[in-house]
Amino acid sequence: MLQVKNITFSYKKTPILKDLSFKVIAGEHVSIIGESGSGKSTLLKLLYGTYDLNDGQIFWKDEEILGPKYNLVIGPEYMKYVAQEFDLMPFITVSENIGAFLSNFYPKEKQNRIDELLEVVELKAFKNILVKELSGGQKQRVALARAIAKQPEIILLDEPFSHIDNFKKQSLRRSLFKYLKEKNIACIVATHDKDDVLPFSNRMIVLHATSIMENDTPQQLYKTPQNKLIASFFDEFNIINDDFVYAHQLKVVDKSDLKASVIQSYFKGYCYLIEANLNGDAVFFESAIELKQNQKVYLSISK
Ligand SMILES: Nc1ncnc2c1ncn2[C@@H]1O[C@H](COP(=O)(O)OP(=O)(O)OP(=O)(O)O)[C@@H](O)[C@H]1O
Repeated sequence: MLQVKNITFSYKKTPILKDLSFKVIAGEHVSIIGESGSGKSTLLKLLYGTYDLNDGQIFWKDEEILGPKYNLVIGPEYMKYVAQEFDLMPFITVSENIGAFLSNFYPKEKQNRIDELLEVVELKAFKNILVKELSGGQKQRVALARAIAKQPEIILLDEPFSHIDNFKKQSLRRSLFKYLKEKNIACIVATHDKDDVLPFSNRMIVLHATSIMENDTPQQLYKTPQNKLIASFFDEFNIINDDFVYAHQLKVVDKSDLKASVIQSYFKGYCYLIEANLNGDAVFFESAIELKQNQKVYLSISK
């Protein structure tokens, strides 16, 4: 189990994180979310022992994770960290990069392991290509494969799919997160993307103003968001009668007390997102058909 106990950290004089505490059990998938600059990457770096804490302690099982003041080499053996700027060896192949830290003692097993990892990150076709010839997204996939090569007990991922195109992203997420669950590898993922969180995470930690604003299941936070920051992470939303109502929970009906005037329709593929004026405030709802500007509609909340 990872135990974060009352940690505080500042870069020079600016406090970034104050008195944070949480736990992550073996095999658990935890997402860290928060606005840009809220300290998600800093938190992952602290968990990896990149910096010395101002206060508090971090443990994996019984072992304390200490910063550079106490360690020549940053990062414990059982933990892997994939940074936003992944750090690969450009002049050797994809396979060689992935195998770089695997033992050469059993060459056949090593090759099988590399093949298994190439499968997880869907890079089989690129195994013999030099890393310097890869795109940003392909490099990110090599970095992910390399991080799980030696099967860590816990992995820290900083926006792991940020360079990967939408064609590949969906299947890669499923493949990687399924692999981590099967091997009981705990993972902590800093992300801006709800699709990294909702289908996979056991828990979500929301960072705001140097503190943990929420630490709960994605289901609970999605169903009953307590504030705009959390609601907006999941979807377009409205506040109606002091309640958070997602755009898809607001429907056009024949008659109701909520009469709105359409401002604009945005095509979203499976529906249109409609922006409208409701008693002087902008509201958003979904409609199967495009609606015309100034068209009057009645809305009803269906949760
Ligand atoms: N090496 C550093 N030295 C000084 N300040 C830093 C350093 N790295 C980050 N910061 C500052 O710390 C704050 C938190 O940065 P961090 O990168 O942890 O945020 P984040 O939540 O990961 O942001 P993003 O979502 O944009 O990646 C920011 O205000 C940033 O400017």
